[in-house]
Amino acid sequence: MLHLASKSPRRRELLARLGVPFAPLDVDIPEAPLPDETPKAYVCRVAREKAAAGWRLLGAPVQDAVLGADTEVVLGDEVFGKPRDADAAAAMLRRLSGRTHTVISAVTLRTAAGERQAVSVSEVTFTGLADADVVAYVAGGEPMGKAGGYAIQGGAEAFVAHLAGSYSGVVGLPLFETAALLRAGGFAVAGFAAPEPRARAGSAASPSPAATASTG
Ligand SMILES: Cc1cn([C@H]2C[C@H](O)[C@@H](COP(=O)(O)OP(=O)(O)OP(=O)(O)O)O2)c(=O)[nH]c1=O
Repeated sequence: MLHLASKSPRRRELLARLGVPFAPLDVDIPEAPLPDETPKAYVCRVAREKAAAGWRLLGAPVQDAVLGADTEVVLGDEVFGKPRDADAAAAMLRRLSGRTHTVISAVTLRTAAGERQAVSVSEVTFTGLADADVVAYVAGGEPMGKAGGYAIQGGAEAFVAHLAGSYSGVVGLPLFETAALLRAGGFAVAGFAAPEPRARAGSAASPSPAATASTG
């Protein structure tokens, strides 16, 4: 059985599109970069910690797998987490206005054999936003609970002049990378041929405890 260690409704919707039955798990991981941690290392660590927390919550099940993911908006070297309030959201959007930022999404699949991880990095260019646009967007409430204070799957799609990378990665769960992890773990993913009967057992022996596959 697959479990998704996430409270994010977006992640649950995206994972459902891959056609692998799963059960959601609520985990709470403190999200703050360590001193000198690069944004990418931070996102990867948090995704790994979410998967590990789900794994512990289930009691380290031999047959099951746990997915954890993390998404952050990065401008320069600065990580924009989720805004704590409307003012913080407006401040983030003013800084993203008219500029290109990076969205990093990491996904970790934890099984009894160890973990596999993939990372998606996208470049997003926002149009210039008038202050009245920022105020109106924040007043609609959409920024809360979203990295960088915006939702590309919502009204902010109209702010995006250019996207290079993964749309689903920006929303919170990069489906290309997630599908690859699940297939490597022996799961049947919608749109792909069913795995060989022995694939699951074979893959269970292959990843090392820190096996990492990065894309993007
Ligand atoms: C940039 C962007 C982020 N987001 C969301 C996805 C994530 O839910 C959130 C980033 O915060 P995360 O800490 O990655 O996730 P979360 O706290 O919402 O959920 P959990 O830790 O339980 O898995 O921002 C969007 O929905 N749309 C966007 O365009």
